[in-house]
Amino acid sequence: MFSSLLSIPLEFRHALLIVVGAGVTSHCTFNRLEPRALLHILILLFLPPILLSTLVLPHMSGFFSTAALTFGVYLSSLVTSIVVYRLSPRHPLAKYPGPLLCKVSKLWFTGIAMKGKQHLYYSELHQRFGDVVRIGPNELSFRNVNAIVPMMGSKGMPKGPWWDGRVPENREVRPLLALRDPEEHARRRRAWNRAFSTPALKDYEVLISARISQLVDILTTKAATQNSVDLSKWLGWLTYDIMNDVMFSGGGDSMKFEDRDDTSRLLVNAQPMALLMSHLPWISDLYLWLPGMGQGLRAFRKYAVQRASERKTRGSHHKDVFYHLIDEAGLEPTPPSSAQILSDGGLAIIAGAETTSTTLCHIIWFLLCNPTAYRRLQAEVDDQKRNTWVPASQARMPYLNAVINEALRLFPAVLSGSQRAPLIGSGGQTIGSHFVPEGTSAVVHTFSLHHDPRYFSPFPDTFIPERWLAAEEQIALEPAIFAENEIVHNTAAFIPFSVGPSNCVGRNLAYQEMRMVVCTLISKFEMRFEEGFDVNSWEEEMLDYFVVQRGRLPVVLTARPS
Ligand code: HEM
Repeated sequence: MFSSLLSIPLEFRHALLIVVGAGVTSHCTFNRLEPRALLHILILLFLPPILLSTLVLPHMSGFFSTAALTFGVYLSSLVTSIVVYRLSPRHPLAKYPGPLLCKVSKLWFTGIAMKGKQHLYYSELHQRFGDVVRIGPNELSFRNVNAIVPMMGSKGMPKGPWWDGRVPENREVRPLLALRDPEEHARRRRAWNRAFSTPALKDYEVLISARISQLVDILTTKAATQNSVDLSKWLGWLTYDIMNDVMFSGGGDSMKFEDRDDTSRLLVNAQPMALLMSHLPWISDLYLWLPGMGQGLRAFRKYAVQRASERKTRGSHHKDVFYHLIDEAGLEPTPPSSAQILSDGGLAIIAGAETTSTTLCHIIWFLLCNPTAYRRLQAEVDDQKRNTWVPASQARMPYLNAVINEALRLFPAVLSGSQRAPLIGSGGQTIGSHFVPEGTSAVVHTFSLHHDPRYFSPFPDTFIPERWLAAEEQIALEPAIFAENEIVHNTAAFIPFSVGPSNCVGRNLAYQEMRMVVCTLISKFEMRFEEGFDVNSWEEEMLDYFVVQRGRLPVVLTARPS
């Protein structure tokens, strides 16, 4: 058609050359316009070869073979052009080291991430390539304390494209965590800050206490009748119930009915899909188009929105987080939309419950692997017993806080950090001596930073709660470690709750909850691993899908005399 239109009978090789040129041109278009919508990508992929096949058709015998040849030539030249550009010195991230396959395509890193061990891969890459590694064609990972503030501080970068993929249903009205526009984020964050202010936290204390008492009653019965209990399950259900109470004034009773709603399974099944769409945002369009895809994620999102809708209809007698989010006090100039409230309601369950229960499990696991630390903590708890149930006094228990921080250091609940990207229109952002150009993204890799001997020494990979104590205490308790080694303890490199305007708004609630739970369990029970439990399985089964997935934690509980 083209040739007849132009009335120029093209030679076969010239027709193919035009197809090759179209492939290269398409790459330039991809590069310039950066289409993320799947529809646009599909148009760029399929429309040019379909049109150009008319140039090739006069030289071939059948339509299908012509289409296949044209598409093959077009795609090969497009892919070759992309690969050559991504590996060329002209690429904006050319000077950064990294594995060849990471530079060529994000598919390589995503493939590794889907096995649940991305935190170890990041770590391995930093060991091989240094503090700044190119982990994708347009993505960098940093392992340096000096990158934290420039990247995540008040003058840092907003959230990156990872968050476009993670919340496909909520692209228009995103949950707070996924907001990429800093102004909108700051506006929406105000209600969250009020919900986690000191007076608000005081209101939640009684709700947390009631749930912990319920757990103790259940565990006391179980301890008398069962050999062991899986604390991984029970702590998960506990934090769900607490989060439902704090967030929605009830509505969850996972402990009572041993997870009748199957919420934990919903969440577990949802995570790989959410991670896949985060790394490859264009897949989220497929997810929207194909109702059969990502069933686990859909079911969990439905559950979370249901919880928020129920609370909206039911109302509440006390000030829960929802009270602040729907602005019942009327403090905001414009009331929040329903979509915004439902979207944020769902976020809290994931952000607040799983992170806290995973950290609680890590704490128990570390304590049971380290009997000396267990005994020291138990002594401190027993000593404080008359104040133990007062969160304000728990905040001043040095060994308790040291244990919690050391667990958060070694296994931060968000192992691989939260992606950032330069503000659109800014041109890019300088991170120390490095420049992150617009169109690329970056992350500070929390797990690598927390295990870096430049920031935590000696023995950065070992559980040593004493590193968080005062110097004289350290030497008194562990002279062999602290009197004979050079001590490095750089708390600026400790970022389990992230840093800056988008840091974890629930940080103080999480600490409060963890202190209360750990004090109670240590005070009420003697704990040991179930006979035959392979302690290494805990770490092996820990999977980094952004929200950590964890295995069993079978513990034998014996009630302590009160
Ligand atoms: C041990 C427990 C917890 C850990 C380690 C943790 C960690 C984090 C991290 C790393 C972020 C990402 C911040 C960023 O993008 O830079 C975050 C965000 C967030 N967390 Fe937590 N979190 C915990 C508990 C909680 C709790 C109990 C809540 C209560 C609802 C909560 C609510 C949130 C919210 C709403 C955000 C989004 C903040 C924003 O974008 O402004 N988190 N958390």
